[in-house]
Amino acid sequence: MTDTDLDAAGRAASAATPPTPPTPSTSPTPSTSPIPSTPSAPSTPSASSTPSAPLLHVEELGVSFARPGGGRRIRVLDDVELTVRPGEIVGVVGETGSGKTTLARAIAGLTTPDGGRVLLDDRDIARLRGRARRRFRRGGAIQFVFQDPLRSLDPELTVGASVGEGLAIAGVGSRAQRAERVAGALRQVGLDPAVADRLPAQLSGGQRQRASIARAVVADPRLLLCDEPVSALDASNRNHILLLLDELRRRLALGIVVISHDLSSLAGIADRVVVLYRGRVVEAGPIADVFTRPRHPYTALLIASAPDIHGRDRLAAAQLRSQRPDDDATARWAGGCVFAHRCRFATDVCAQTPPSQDAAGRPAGDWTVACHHTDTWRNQTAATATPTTAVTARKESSA
Ligand SMILES: Nc1ncnc2c1ncn2[C@@H]1O[C@H](COP(=O)(O)OP(=O)(O)OP(=O)(O)O)[C@@H](O)[C@H]1O
Repeated sequence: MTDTDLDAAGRAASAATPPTPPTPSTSPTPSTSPIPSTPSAPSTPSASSTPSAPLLHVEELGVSFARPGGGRRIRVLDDVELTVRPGEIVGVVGETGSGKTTLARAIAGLTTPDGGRVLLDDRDIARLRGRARRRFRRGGAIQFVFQDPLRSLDPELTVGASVGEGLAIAGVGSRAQRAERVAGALRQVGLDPAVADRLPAQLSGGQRQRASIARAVVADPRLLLCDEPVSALDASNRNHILLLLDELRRRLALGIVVISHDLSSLAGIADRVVVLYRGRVVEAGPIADVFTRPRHPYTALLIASAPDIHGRDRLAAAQLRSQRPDDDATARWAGGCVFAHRCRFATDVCAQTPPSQDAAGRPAGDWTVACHHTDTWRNQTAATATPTTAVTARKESSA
C-alpha cells in the first residue's frame, strides 16, 4: 500500500476521456504573465467576468500537533483560507516549515484540523468521520501527486498495476475495463500505454512522474494536490510536467493546488497564489498581480530571493530584511503580526495586534493582504525599478 491508497480508489465512472497527449514543446513560462487563466478564473482583480463557484473552499482552517513531551500543542496552521475553482491552478508558497504540506494533508483529510471547514462542492469534508470518510476517500475526488513519484508507485509493481491499484481496491469494473481505464489515463498524461507492463525503475524520472499523475487522474478526481511535483526533475522534464498539469486542468476542469518553492515554475502555470508564513496566509491573490507588485513585505522578500521573477519596482532583499538583531525575535513580537520580528517595517501595532486580511485590490476579496502597513511600507524603501513591468520568469529549454 502506498501513500495515495487512501485517496486513489477510483470512482465507478466511465473510462478516461479519449487521449490527447500534451504537446510539451513550448515553455510554460510566458514572458509577461502566468499562463492565462481559465475563463472562470480571472487573472486580474479588475476582470469583470463572474468567477465560477468554488470547487474547494477552505475557511478558518487550524491545525496543531502535540509536542512529544506534552505541554501546549504546536500551532502549525492558523485561520487559513484558500479557494480553488474548477480548472484553476492555485500555487502555495512559503519557506520550509510554513505549513504547506500540512495544509494539503488537512485538505485531503490525512491530518485532522482543530477547527475550520474544508468545503468541497459546498460539503464540509473535514467533518466526515467513520464510514462516510472512508467512502469519500474511496471516491477518489482528491488526489495527491508527490515530489518523489516512488511514493505513489510501488517499485515492485508494474506501472499498470500501480496506476490501476485504486480501481482494483474499489472493485471498479472488470479486469479488462480497469486495464482500459489505465491505458486511457496513461495516454492522458502523454505516456504510451505499453509502459503499463514496465516497472517504475525502467522509466525515466519524467515518465515516472507522468505515471504517478496517471495514477491520480485514473480515479477521475476533482482536485489534485501536488506537493513539489517538479522539484526533483531536470529543467526539461520540469517544463513538460508543468505543461501537463496545465493541460489536465483545462481538459478535465480539475482544480489543482501546487505547493512549490520554485516561484518561476508557479508563475508559468498558476492563476492564483497563496503565501504562507508560519502557518498564516499573509497574502493571496492573482499570481500576476502578487508577483508583479507584492503588497506584503514577506512576499516581496520571497520574490527578491527568486532571481527569475522580475516584478515592477522590484526590491532587493537588502531593502526588505530587518536590521534589528536576530534576538529581537521573541517576547516583544509574540502577540502581533506573525512576520513582525523579521519585518523591517514593523512598528508597535505590528507587535501588539495581528493584522486582518484586507482587500488589496478589486474585486474585494480577490487579493488579500495581512499587513498593518500595506499602503505605506514600500515608501520606506528606495525602490529600484527594473525595466520590466510585469512578471517574467526564465524560459527554460523544453528540448
Ligand atoms: N505530524 C507532525 N507532528 C508534529 N509536527 C509536525 C507534523 N507535521 C508537520 N509538523 C510541523 O509543522 C510545521 C509545518 O510543516 P510542513 O511540512 O507543513 O511545512 P512545509 O511548509 O510543507 O515545509 P517544507 O517546505 O519543508 O516541506 C513544521 O514545523 C513541522 O515540523
